[in-house]
Amino acid sequence: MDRAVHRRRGHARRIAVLGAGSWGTTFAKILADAGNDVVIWARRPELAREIEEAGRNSDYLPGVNLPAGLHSTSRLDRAVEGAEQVYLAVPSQSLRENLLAVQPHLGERTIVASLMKGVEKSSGLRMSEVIAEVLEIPGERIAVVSGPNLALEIAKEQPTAAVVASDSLETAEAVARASTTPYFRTFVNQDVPGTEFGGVLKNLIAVAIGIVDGVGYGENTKASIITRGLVEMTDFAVAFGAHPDTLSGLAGLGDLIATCQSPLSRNNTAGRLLGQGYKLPEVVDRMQQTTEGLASVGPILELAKSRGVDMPIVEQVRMVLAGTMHPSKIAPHLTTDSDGPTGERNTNEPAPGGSALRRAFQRAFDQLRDGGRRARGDRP
Ligand SMILES: NC(=O)C1=CN([C@@H]2O[C@H](COP(=O)(O)OP(=O)(O)OC[C@H]3O[C@@H](n4cnc5c(N)ncnc54)[C@H](O)[C@@H]3O)[C@@H](O)[C@H]2O)C=CC1
Ligand SMILES: O=C(CO)COP(=O)(O)O
Repeated sequence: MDRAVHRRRGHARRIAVLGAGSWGTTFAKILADAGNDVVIWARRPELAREIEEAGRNSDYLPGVNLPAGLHSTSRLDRAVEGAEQVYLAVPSQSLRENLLAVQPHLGERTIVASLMKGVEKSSGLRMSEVIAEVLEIPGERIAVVSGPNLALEIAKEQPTAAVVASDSLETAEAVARASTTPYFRTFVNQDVPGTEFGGVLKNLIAVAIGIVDGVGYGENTKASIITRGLVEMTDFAVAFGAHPDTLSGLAGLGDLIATCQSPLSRNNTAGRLLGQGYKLPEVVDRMQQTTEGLASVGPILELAKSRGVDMPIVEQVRMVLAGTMHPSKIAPHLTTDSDGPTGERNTNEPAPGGSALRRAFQRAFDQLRDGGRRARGDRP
């Protein structure tokens, strides 16, 4: 059963965070504020020095003072060796190369947690799947963290919540205990695909919302895309084994709202530039930070096709990115042609077509009916 996990005092864990961008640094602050002994690895020595000596990361978190218990190094071995838990916050497409460097230094029982919201372009694998494949560790040692977590807001200690998912409830709880502070509350579940895909898919809908904003359409257009986007997200994730509740929780709807509404979101910002008429290479040039949605569109549509899931919004985002559709045409939820999306239906009803999808829904409903220990979204 899902439940909130509260901070355990008195035992300082050695924790490593890899990636000193906006989210890695913010999460390292959460972990240090929760009483852990935290070392953050920065690729650039000058950034490691700034964090270590000035207690700042001025490029990514301007105006934020980092806690005294947070240390930094550009030596990966020093960060990882002896750590009970290792958190990864590098761009998704660089995860594999970073894991190969981490592997020789990892302890035999170390928990590895992903903070990332992307899929690997070359393989279509989720981050937890890449971790399992490269490090050759069981799912019981892997956790994923996701939710409405715009880094800069959290770095300023504005309260929010997140979901920690793992195949092992014990592992999810260990990560949740380590990362709970008065401003960051963590919930646990065992729905790893649902929690990860929620974070990946909301980025794509946020790009669509950015496009709508850039074009100058208003709130009705955005509300209908967000609502239909949640249906797409749920259809897709359930087809890959997720529990539908997860998508209506913090890692789905919660993150969708935060990312679609906030100018802090890089995915939203990239979409807005596309809507204003910038071409993809110009948008990529202008984005100073990781914009996962741009890399996820292709692999997500491939995966959707493999399970017969319709994703009209994501498909139109792909067309805008490719320059084959004018941004002002983005209203996929209104499409009426026979190959396009169908009319309104409840999020929890089976999607049209695709017997695999129908079977996945049936499984989810059976689980709900049968009870027993299972992932049930992120309710306390
Ligand atoms: N920023 C946010 O609000 C949140 C971000 N995330 C996720 O966290 C992950 C990291 O994103 P951010 O920290 O926001 O990105 P960022 O762009 O702020 O930072 C990325 C960091 O990775 C480093 N980096 C770039 N290429 C690298 C490579 N090949 N190897 C190692 N390090 C490399 C950069 O120098 C930078 O320090 C993404 O998957 C993102 O979706 C998740 C929740 C919130
Ligand atoms: O994941 C995030 C908020 O939960 C951050 O979104 P962006 O990557 O679009 O900035």
